[in-house]
Amino acid sequence: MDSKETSIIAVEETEFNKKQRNIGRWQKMAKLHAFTVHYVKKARNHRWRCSDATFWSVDEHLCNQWTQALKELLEMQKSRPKQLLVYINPYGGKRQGKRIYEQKVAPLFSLASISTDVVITEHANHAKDNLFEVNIYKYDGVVCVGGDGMFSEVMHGLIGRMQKDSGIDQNNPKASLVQCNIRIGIIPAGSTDCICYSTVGISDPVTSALHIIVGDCQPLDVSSVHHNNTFLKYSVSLLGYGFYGDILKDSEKKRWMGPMRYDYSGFKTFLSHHYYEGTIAYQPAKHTHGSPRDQESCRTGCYICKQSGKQLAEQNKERGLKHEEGEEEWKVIKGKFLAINAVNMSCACPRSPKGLSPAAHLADGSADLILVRKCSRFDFLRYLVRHTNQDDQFDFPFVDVYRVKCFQFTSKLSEDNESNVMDIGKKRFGQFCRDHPACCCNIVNSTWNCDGETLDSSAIEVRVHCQLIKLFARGIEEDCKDEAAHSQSSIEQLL
Ligand SMILES: CCCCCCCCCCCCC/C=C/[C@@H](O)[C@H](CO)NC(=O)CCCCCCCCCCCCCCC
Ligand SMILES: Nc1ncnc2c1ncn2[C@@H]1O[C@H](COP(=O)(O)OP(=O)(O)OP(=O)(O)O)[C@@H](O)[C@H]1O
Ligand SMILES: [Ca+2]
Repeated sequence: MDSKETSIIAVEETEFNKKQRNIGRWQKMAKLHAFTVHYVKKARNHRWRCSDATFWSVDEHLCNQWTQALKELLEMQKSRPKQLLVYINPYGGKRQGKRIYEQKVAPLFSLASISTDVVITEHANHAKDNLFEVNIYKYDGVVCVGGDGMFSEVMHGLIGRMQKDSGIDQNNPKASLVQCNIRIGIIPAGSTDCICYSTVGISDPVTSALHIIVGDCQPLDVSSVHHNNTFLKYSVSLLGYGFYGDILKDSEKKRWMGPMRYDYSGFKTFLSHHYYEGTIAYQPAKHTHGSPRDQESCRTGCYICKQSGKQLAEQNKERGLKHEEGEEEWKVIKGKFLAINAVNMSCACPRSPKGLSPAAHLADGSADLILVRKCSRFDFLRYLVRHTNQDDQFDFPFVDVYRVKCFQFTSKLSEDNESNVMDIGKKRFGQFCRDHPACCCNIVNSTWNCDGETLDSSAIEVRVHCQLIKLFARGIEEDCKDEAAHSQSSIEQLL
């Protein structure tokens, strides 16, 4: 933790209860005065808990001085939020969002004197639309209680609102988007909670609430997705075509199954073993020093992300003077793919603790483009198993990975249509295959899975916007060997 930072959550004057402590002789001598310090206690696996310590003294003045000094110290923490706008999806994940917020999060916010305006969503897009109407500038942050879909709504609302207020046209794929400085907090209550897990290291509502309270700030890259100069969506985690797109499309019909729907549809999609033909063109991310095959992962205070942040600040200063993007070379790859995955972050989640690209960075201005070519079911299973263990998932002859700043994809089907090869027979065959999903032919298009939502177009243009948004998080902290000792920390270590 930064030396200037304190992990105190709140300080309260306490009614000293003699029965609470064995204070021996003291109780006979004088009336006791006390105050309680509530603080963050770090536990195993990146979990944070709220703990407290009560201090007492016979000297009332000394006691007041301490309370006052600690309160002043807290007031000085300018990065801490005072007013939050909270959106709760009551139907996300296991439908526990409202209960989780009321029982685990609201009491902590109130202890930390954070005032909140809470909206319980009534329909999809409620949060997103609402963010275009409310005075967002009076809040220090927006909190979403739900899963990745709910986060996506809040992100679209905030980014969209910022562009609208600044007169930026989101339909222009080349537009320099305006950064959003209102931080987003995620209280995980969804099915995958990949964004929370990949930025905090655990999917745990109390831990996330404490990161919000201490005012953490983690910038995050966002990819814009366009089709024919029309804005489709933003993505921060997985933009997946083929395997993950097909899983999502099938799982949408099984929402009633809750988080289990992904395992059911995953198994079904694995058996169907569809591959898709298409062309990918990408521009390598030359500005960043990292590589997707690095052994080191992005962690709190990441040097590579900091460097990208500095470059971005420089670019913003020189904005309008030059536009280098068009000058750089494009690489083109044609092929038959079981999966095309573009990830802006590792995509670690409880199902895949290292994620789809373990060395991807949260804020380096690049995405990792993973191409899984047509291979046998057995080989694809070996690849999937490596999502879940320590082995290198890119060490297969049928898997390629590139660090990119933008890419385009066109499916064979749309290429053929665009080049006016209007083979009616092929199109009919395509329809036939849609009706018979067990068929393995390569003529049907897949669907893009954009952070858990389907896109309508298969031909897309994607561009990474470095550090476009900020989260109440600090990235995953390095494993600390003496975490147990750390959690026993005394009050001196807190200050
Ligand atoms: C043999 C075991 C293989 C296990 C492989 C587990 C891979 C899990 C990888 C998860 C990656 C998540 C990326 C994040 C995506 C989110 O933006 C998005 C919105 O929440 N979630 C999904 O699209 C939801 C995606 C959910 C994907 C679940 C995939 C389950 C695959 C099961 C395959 C079974 C094969 C068994 C053969 C015997
Ligand atoms: N009141 C509501 N009724 C119906 N749908 C809603 C409501 N509020 C939000 N939604 C939508 O529900 C979708 C899914 O929500 P959420 O992400 O919270 O849960 P999930 O899908 O179970 O989790 P994950 O996205 O992690 O897989 C979101 O895309 C959001 O637009
Ligand atoms: Ca990135």
